[in-house]
Amino acid sequence: MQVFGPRTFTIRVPATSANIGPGFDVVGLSLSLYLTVTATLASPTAWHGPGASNVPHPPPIPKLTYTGEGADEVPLDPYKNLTTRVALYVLRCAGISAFPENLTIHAHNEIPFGRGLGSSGAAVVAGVLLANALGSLDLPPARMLDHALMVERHPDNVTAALVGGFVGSYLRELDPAATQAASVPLSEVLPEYPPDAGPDWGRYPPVPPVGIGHYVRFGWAKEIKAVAIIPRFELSTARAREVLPESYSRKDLVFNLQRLAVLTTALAQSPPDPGLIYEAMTDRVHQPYRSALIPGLPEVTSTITPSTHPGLLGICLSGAGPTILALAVDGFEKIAEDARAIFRTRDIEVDWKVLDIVQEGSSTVQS
Ligand SMILES: Nc1ncnc2c1ncn2[C@@H]1O[C@H](COP(=O)(O)OP(=O)(O)O)[C@@H](O)[C@H]1O
Ligand SMILES: N[C@@H](CCOP(=O)(O)O)C(=O)O
Repeated sequence: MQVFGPRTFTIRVPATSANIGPGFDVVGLSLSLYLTVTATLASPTAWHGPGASNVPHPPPIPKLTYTGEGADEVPLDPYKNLTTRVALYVLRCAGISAFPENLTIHAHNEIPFGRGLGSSGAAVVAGVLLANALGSLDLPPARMLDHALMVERHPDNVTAALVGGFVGSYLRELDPAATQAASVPLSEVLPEYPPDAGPDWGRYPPVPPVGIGHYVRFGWAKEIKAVAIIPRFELSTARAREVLPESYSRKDLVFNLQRLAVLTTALAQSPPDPGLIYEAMTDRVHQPYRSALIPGLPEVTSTITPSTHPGLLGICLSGAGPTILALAVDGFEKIAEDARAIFRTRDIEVDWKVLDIVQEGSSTVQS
């Protein structure tokens, strides 16, 4: 057991918009809405680090409070809350069996739940950073990504949330043993530990294989902003993935690949060319299948165009939806209000925000 003085860690993770049209499960963009997690260790705090044999029973339970988006539905039990469950997973991968004593955690969240703005990815990344800070693990970003990918298994949101900016990523083909290790059920990665668990808390969770995810940051023309048009209903990513087919025609795959190849460079060019970008943000892999879950989606993306809305560059579903992402250099209010009018014809109310693309990614500050 080690004993430390009082410390506070402030962790800030941005929202993300994944896919940007054709880049399903590949590209992500980090946006200026944040999940902020403040963890305070009172003095003195006992730390049951690797090899500790004196973890008290029941193990220490942090006090968790939460404000902002999702406050009325998020669990405050640290063994159920996504951020703290992920933190405990990462700590246990490092051989640290329990949270330290005298730990209080407050989360303030600006990212609406289940809207396609990466709230779950942000919660997962916050959990990884929390463990990294609490356990002084000193994990490099690539290893943090490995841990995040054991929980959120598509890399687009978590990579953009972690490193910031406009990012493309892939999951490496792992050898058979590593593939098996990386595909264990989520319930083994994030078991809901009972507070009265026994001395060794059962089996330790599977440690992520090294090098699951790889990424590259693309350029971004800084005059481009994101208009997020956010319907007032939730659509879980899991539900929006269930409606996708298992296989695609060559024609549809080529359609998306052509557009994605152009898009990743076109969004870095200044001034950006709407003639190139609008078409490059169209998709045949996920949006057509999701439109049944998001009434008004095809109408919004096909009637709001650069010629009807000067300043618009392109428009697509944000992540798994239901938020619509419009990339634009001007005319933000007209784009958003016209989308609102279309959604209203379907009895759907929306909120909208003009967001910046943030290049910094996630951060941890100690005080
Ligand atoms: N800050 C958070 N703390 C705890 N759990 C969260 C947080 N943000 C999101 N979640 C969990 O993730 C769920 C939403 O994830 P998901 O369906 O992937 O939608 P999205 O990531 O598009 O917002 C929420 O219902 C909640 O269970
Ligand atoms: N590529 C994923 C992205 C999900 O993003 P989210 O913000 O909706 O969680 C998908 O399209 O399913």
